[in-house]
Amino acid sequence: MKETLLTVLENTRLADGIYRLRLAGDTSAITAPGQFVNLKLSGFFLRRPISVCDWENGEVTLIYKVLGHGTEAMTGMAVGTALDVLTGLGNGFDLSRSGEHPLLVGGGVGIPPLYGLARRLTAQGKRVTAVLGFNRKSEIFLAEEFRALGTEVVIATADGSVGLKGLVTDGMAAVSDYTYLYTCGPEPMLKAVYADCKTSGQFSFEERMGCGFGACMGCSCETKYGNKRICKDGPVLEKEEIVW
Ligand SMILES: Cc1cc2nc3c(=O)[nH]c(=O)nc-3n(C[C@H](O)[C@H](O)[C@H](O)COP(=O)(O)OP(=O)(O)OC[C@H]3O[C@@H](n4cnc5c(N)ncnc54)[C@H](O)[C@@H]3O)c2cc1C
Ligand code: FES
Repeated sequence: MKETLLTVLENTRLADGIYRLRLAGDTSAITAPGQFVNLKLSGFFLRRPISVCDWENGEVTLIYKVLGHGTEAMTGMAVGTALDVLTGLGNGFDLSRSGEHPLLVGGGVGIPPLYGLARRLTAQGKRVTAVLGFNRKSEIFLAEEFRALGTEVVIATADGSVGLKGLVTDGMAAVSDYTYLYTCGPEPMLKAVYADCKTSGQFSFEERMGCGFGACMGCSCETKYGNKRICKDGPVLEKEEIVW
C-alpha cells in the first residue's frame, strides 16, 4: 500500500450516473487487476474505495457510480485537482488460473475491474468472454472498450433494452465451454453466479469498508479457512473458500 497524491486528468460522464476518473501520478503500488484504491475526499471522514479499472505509465482509470454524498462530490472534481489516494490495496485477481477460455461476469460497477483483467488475459493470448449486466440501455458503459480488446461480449439488461433480457446468469447460460470464471458485482449477483458456475473461479466483493487496509476488522467475513478481511485478504476470494 502506498499513500500518494494523484492529479485529476479527466472526470467525465459515461452513462446514467456513471463517471470515468483518470488520475496521474505514482501508480507503482498497483500490481494486479482487481486491486482497489481508497480516495480521501475533502469534507469526508472515511475514504471511498474504488476498483482499479486499468493502469499504465503513471495513469490509473477508475469508473464510479453516484450513490451518495461522497460519489456525488466526486463528480465536481475538476481537472488538475490533487487527491490523496491509498494505492495498491487488496490482492487482485490471479491470472495464472484462467485456462484458455476465461469467462468474466460483471454487474454494474463490478464491471470496471474486469476490464483491466480482460486486457491482460487477452495480451496473454487467452480467448476471453465477458458477460456484462446492466439495468437498462442508458446505464451501459465499457462494452465497446471490451470489444476493442477482442473480447466476446454478451450483454444482459434487466429491461431487455439491449442484448438478452434478464440477469448475468442468463448470459452465462449462453456460454458453454469456459475454463474458469472471474466475477465482480453486488452480493446477490455473486451468489447467483456462484450457484450457476460450472468451473473453479474467483469472486471479487465490493463490501462496505471502514479503514480499507486491514486495521479495523469492519469488513470481516467468514470463509472455509477462517475469518478474512475483504479489504486486505480480498477483495478477491476463491470460489472454494466462500461460505454461502
Ligand atoms: C473494494 C471495493 C471496490 C469498489 N469499487 C467500486 C467501483 O469500481 N466503482 C464504484 O462506483 N463503486 C465501487 N465501490 C463502492 C463504492 O466504494 C461506494 O459506492 C462508495 O463508497 C459510496 O460512497 P458515497 O459517499 O457516495 O455513498 P454513501 O453516502 O457512503 O452511501 C450511499 C448509499 O450507498 C450504499 N453503499 C455505500 N457503499 C456501498 C458498497 N460498497 N456497496 C453497496 N452499497 C454501498 C450505502 O449503504 C447507502 O445506501 C467499491 C467498494 C469496494 C469495497
Ligand atoms: S475495512 Fe478495516 S479491516 Fe477491512
